[in-house]
Amino acid sequence: MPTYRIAPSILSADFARLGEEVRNVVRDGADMIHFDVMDNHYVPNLTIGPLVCEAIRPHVQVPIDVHLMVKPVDRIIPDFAKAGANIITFHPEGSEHIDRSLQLIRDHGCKAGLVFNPATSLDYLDYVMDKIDIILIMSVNPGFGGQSFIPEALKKIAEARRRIDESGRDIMLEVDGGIKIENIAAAAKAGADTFVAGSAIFGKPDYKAVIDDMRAQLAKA
Ligand SMILES: O=C(CO)[C@@H](O)[C@H](O)COP(=O)(O)O
Ligand SMILES: [Fe+2]
Repeated sequence: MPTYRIAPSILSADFARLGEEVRNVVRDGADMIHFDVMDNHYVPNLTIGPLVCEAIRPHVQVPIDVHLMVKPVDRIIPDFAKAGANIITFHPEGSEHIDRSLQLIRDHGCKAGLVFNPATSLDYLDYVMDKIDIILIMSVNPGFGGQSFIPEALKKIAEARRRIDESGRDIMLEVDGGIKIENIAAAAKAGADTFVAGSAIFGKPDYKAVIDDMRAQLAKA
């Protein structure tokens, strides 16, 4: 069985109690914290920045996975690295120079990755596979938590898995958007190994029960 990781998106957490929320979800089995950054420009919503990343950093030992939905991306990358991010991903549409942005993330000591919207081609990977540590496939259009999983994402996950296998490199394959207990196994079968889930986890009172059920589904996938 591959190493599967569950990455709760704090977008659906109670922001008034964020420290407690991240501590609780890690205690209840989260492998990473997924941190959604939206700028009301690249996406029509506005969320959290480096200050909040820095504030939660001392509360958890697991990696903080920063998903940048901002344009342009380069200015803010060093700030997130200094704030304690471990992984930084961005959308190719948010950078004028994708190769440079990936290198900038790595130069700041973080793992780097590209994020693909439902209608964005994986061809952006063609000449940068050696600079990629993680590929994130969006299974919703970015901007909001609580949307429904777009089934066509499964084909794209499978195509990303094929590219990763062909590269021979150890690259994480993450899926983000509408992941629930009911569809996590399908995403794993398609080739994903890292699963973002916001509303499915933070929308229920018992985080451990949801994460345990997700792991049980993954064990059967
Ligand atoms: O990046 C995004 C949305 O743009 C996600 O990380 C969502 O926040 C995931 O939330 P759910 O779909 O799991 O509720
Ligand atoms: Fe996200």
